Amino acid sequence: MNKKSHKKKQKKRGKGDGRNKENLAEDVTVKEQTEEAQPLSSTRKDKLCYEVKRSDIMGRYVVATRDIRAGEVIIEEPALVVGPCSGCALICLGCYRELDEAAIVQCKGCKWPMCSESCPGKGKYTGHSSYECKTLKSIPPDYSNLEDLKDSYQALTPLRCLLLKTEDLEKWKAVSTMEAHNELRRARGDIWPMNEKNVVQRIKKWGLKYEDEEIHTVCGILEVNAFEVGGSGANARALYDKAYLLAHDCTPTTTHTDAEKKVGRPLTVRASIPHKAGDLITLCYAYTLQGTLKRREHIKVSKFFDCSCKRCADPTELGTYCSAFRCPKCGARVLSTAPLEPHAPWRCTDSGCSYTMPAVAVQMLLKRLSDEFEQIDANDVPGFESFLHKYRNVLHDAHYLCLSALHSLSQLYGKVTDYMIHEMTDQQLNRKIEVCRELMKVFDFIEPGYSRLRGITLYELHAPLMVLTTRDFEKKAISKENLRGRLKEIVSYLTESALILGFEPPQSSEGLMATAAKDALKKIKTWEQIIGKIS
Ligand SMILES: C[S@@+](CC[C@H](N)C(=O)[O-])C[C@H]1O[C@@H](n2cnc3c(N)ncnc32)[C@H](O)[C@@H]1O
Repeated sequence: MNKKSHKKKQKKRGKGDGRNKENLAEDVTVKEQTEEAQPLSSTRKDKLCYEVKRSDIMGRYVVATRDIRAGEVIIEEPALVVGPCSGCALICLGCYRELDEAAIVQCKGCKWPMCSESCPGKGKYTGHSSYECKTLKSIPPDYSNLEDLKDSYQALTPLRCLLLKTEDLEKWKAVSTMEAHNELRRARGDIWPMNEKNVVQRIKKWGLKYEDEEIHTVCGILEVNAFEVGGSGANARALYDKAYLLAHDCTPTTTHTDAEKKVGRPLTVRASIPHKAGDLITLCYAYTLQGTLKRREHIKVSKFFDCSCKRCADPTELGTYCSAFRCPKCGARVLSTAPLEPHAPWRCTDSGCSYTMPAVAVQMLLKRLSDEFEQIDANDVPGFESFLHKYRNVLHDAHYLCLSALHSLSQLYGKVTDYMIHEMTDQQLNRKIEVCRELMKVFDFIEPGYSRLRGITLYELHAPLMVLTTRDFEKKAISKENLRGRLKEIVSYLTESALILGFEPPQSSEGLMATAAKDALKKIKTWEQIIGKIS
């Protein structure tokens, strides 16, 4: 599943990007992985807090069997299979890091590309297993045609699934019970022929004895059920035995994280909000920071169903107005008249205004503005600000394109050249505060509770508040009472941020942010010597 889409759709950026996961360091608490095969779910023997149900519309889905606290682990399980994403760059078959085409190391066994002979993914089922190596030995890659070699990666993850048939029957059984939507995919006319060319024919050309239909089926299983895992520079896709059963909702009730460095590359699904017994447990297959039209289009194209969740069905998107335009006649909001019907017209919400927009005009406008937005360099602070200014009379303040600009700004202010936090003017610091607050207002509805987006934005919000407070204190421009009040507010943001981001792998960028938040909290404690107890 593109369940990581809330991380995926972000613009590529180097320094200071708090959003991409980088599980770079070894988790020392984990034993060295020696065996290739790992047992399925370690939580199987534990009493589960969920059960699997079935409906005609959603197929299997998961509900809580008891009350679940926010932050509680619902599922924790190792991967069944991990492999390259389709359309990836030339990457190491063991650890999924991008390779320098001029310095590829060849696996000693099969000659396929690796980062080094000592790649941590070598000999592991979550990387380049010995059975994959044995299979690929008779299919040496053609290094004189790197484009074709890259294309051949599309067949590798399906092949890893198929190899389970002979190498790990238990995992194969778990994979083969997943939904592939073959009929829907076959009828679509785009995906099927693409898989036929890039996967089925390639696996056949390699002389591997699998049926066409079963190869198509594993392609479908991966498209419908795989999670994007890993972080910047090491993205992969993976199937999990239980987590795939979670139904989609555009305001998810869980978050998940994968631990690249742990044995079996486990996925942890946590409740982001409290659940009552019987509540649906959901995750979002789309990018939450998109408007309804885009989310539904993505879900239809990649997951083969029409989302009709509460957020999608509500023209206001739960009061966030994430898709709203500004009326050119009166300045009020323009919303879809029927958001579950993509061809429905859009209309001004002011009862005295007759302005309407046909759906096709909305699509064209969105396309034009999205294209313009995509042209902005990922580190370009003035670029995002001027986009917001230019379209202030066209897009509602909380339109998803504005939110995307604000999201970038929330992370750029304080971290990039010309905007380093201690060099920022008071006005710029106040702008960062305003940006974070605008975002939080929306995140509280679309990703409520212990969500990564909220955790990161709370951390970003504390920084300018702290710098301004320190400046005011040094200028003696703040009373003790006021100082205590401001520090209390900062402590509350840091505490929540540390709690949320503390669920992430410690060496990921979010995990490091959690540590920084805890350190900042300790520092604030020292202010108590001056002003007495803060909270
Ligand atoms: C990853 S699978 C989830 C498990 C699946 N229900 C099953 O029985 O195998 C994703 C598929 O579940 C169904 N699904 C998930 N969430 C849904 C929702 N909110 N509305 C309708 N169908 C949904 C769709 O068929 C989708 O392609």
